[in-house]
Amino acid sequence: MNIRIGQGYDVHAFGDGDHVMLGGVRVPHDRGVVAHSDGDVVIHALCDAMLGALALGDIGQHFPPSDARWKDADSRAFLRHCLALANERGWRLGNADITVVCERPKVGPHAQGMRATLAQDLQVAVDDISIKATTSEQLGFTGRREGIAAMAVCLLVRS
Ligand SMILES: Nc1ccn([C@@H]2O[C@H](COP(=O)(O)O)[C@@H](O)[C@H]2O)c(=O)n1
Ligand SMILES: C[C@@]1(CO)OP(=O)(O)OP(=O)(O)OC[C@H]1O
Repeated sequence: MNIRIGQGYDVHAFGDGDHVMLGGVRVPHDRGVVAHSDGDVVIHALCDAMLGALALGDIGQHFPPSDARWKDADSRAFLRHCLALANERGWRLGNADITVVCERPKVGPHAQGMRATLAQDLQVAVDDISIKATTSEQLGFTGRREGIAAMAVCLLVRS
């Protein structure tokens, strides 16, 4: 097989703070997120998608929340590590498609910055990275603004 598909999902609760990290971009918000690392749900979902495509477990197995090294870590390092794992095995990213679920912050104004940042870390063109967003129409934990979720799908192709 010359392609492998993977999917990932992540959630973080909102907590004290004045911004959220999304796709490596600092997005101003009236809340932060509760997390061991910088709590970037976009990158965490994308890491899990890539690890899933490689059948290499999940992000918590590679970067345990019990490990002080990952306290407040920049999640972009996790993403670059996942790419290295793929490259070592003869794979590169084909494309990735991500959906962020929250009422606020508005993701749209930051989507281009997120695409550029992720494309740089994953060594692909900006057109290979898609960022979408939706509210959940005020339903559920995202609808009550208790937290933020992201889903990611990626395709790996033979280098
Ligand atoms: N956090 C969000 C949520 C949504 N958007 C954009 O608004 C559009 C409408 O959202 P609905 O949930 O009402 O369908 C959506 O398609 C996104 O373009 C956003 O930027 N940030
Ligand atoms: C990223 C890690 C790093 O310790 O911790 P969190 O920032 O809490 O994020 P989560 O999405 O729960 O993934 C688990 C961990 O790998």
